[in-house]
Amino acid sequence: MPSSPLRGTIRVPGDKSISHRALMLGALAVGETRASGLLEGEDVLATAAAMRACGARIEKQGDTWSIHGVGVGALLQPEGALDMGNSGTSTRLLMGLFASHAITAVLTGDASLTKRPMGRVIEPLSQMGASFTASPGGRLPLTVEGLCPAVPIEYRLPVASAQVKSALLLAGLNTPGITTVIEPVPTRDHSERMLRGFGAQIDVEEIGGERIIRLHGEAELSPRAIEVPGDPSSAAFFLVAASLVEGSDLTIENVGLNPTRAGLVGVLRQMGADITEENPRTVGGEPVADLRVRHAPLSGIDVDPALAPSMIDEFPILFVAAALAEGTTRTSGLEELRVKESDRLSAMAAALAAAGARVEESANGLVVAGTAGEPLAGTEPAAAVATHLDHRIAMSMAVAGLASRAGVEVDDTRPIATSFPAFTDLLARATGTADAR
Ligand SMILES: O=C(O)C1=C[C@@H](OP(=O)(O)O)[C@@H](O)[C@H](O)C1
Ligand SMILES: C=C(OP(=O)(O)O)C(=O)O
Repeated sequence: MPSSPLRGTIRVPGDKSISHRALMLGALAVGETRASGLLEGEDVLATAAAMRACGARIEKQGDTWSIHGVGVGALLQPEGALDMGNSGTSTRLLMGLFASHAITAVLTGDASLTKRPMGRVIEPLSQMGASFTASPGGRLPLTVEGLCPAVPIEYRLPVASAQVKSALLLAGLNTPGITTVIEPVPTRDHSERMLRGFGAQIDVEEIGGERIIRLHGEAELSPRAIEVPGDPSSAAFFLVAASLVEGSDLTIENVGLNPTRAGLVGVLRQMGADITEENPRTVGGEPVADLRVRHAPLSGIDVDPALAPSMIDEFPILFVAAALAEGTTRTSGLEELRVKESDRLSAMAAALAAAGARVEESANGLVVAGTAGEPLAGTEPAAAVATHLDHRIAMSMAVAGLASRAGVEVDDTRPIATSFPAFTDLLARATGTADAR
């Protein structure tokens, strides 16, 4: 039966993208960086383990993480293979970091990560002088042999990817001269903000919608205190859940609202969602607010493909919102979703169809015909949804289950711990079912 309303005030854990970057830049600054609000999900812990293997001292002290860095250029040769688990961000950013250091590293990962394309970073990092031996198709496991000094390049991103951009900027830190990345379409800019915060010289010029990012190499980074804001990609599940379930009135505190990340909030509002921003402020160099979301009927829309980079990880949960909206939601320009932890277009099309939604999959998007608020009517008992080692599919379908007659059964909830270990508990708390479990 459909869920009880989501009410009260919650906090989601720290931003995953910012947490990875805090550990990496902290490990490159000489002295102690202290980070609070760091996400303690498996992906971020994989980054922490890799930085420790390269000589950084990283430990948790109470609620704060202490990172003693080794300095740009001074990463140590890691012993043994580095297991990146499920984390594309750890893998691609570290490939960049290693590319300009005099070290050789072996990177591996789980059954999802070893299917994901690494050619997009291998190609430009090879231009900088690094050597790679990858598995067929440019995949993990792979070996990266850095070159020091590396060669600075100017590179125009062929795909809108913050991971590729960040890999190049991190490689540029230990490279003489200026490394230039041209972004035809802006992507999340946490790396640029944090590099500046650590004292790197980085200039960003905007010309005709393109961003030209220039990083001055052989940088010296100064340690600093970092407060990691709440992850908008985690808040997304609660924004949609509270929008869908009648009677909901939920406040999510301390949510990062960097414009390069906050696309979903605007799209949900366009669909009719009732989301207000309270107490806007800056946390750790990033815009943050408390979001109050109340149930509201949603209408289907055509989602502007230009918004895709600003909500790239939020499409699985947007598809759930669309499945319960009145009318049709059309999305396009989403081919990148096919190379995430799973093929998120086909995984969500299959999962929503199994839950009773009407979905059509195209080459680069989904078209979802909504129920106008009527709970999804899948088969009983609920068919188990295949999550393909993808945390966002698991959490999105858990939310779909709140608005479903038969409920939704997720085949594997373990991947949720990669980005949001407290998800199930928080959802139970918000719906008032915590004690009944
Ligand atoms: O830079 C980052 O922290 C991320 C960039 C995005 O990936 P792409 O760069 O592949 O788009 C996003 O999907 C991922 O969850 C985190
Ligand atoms: C795509 C994601 O992460 P990553 O690329 O780091 O695995 C995600 O968290 O949705």
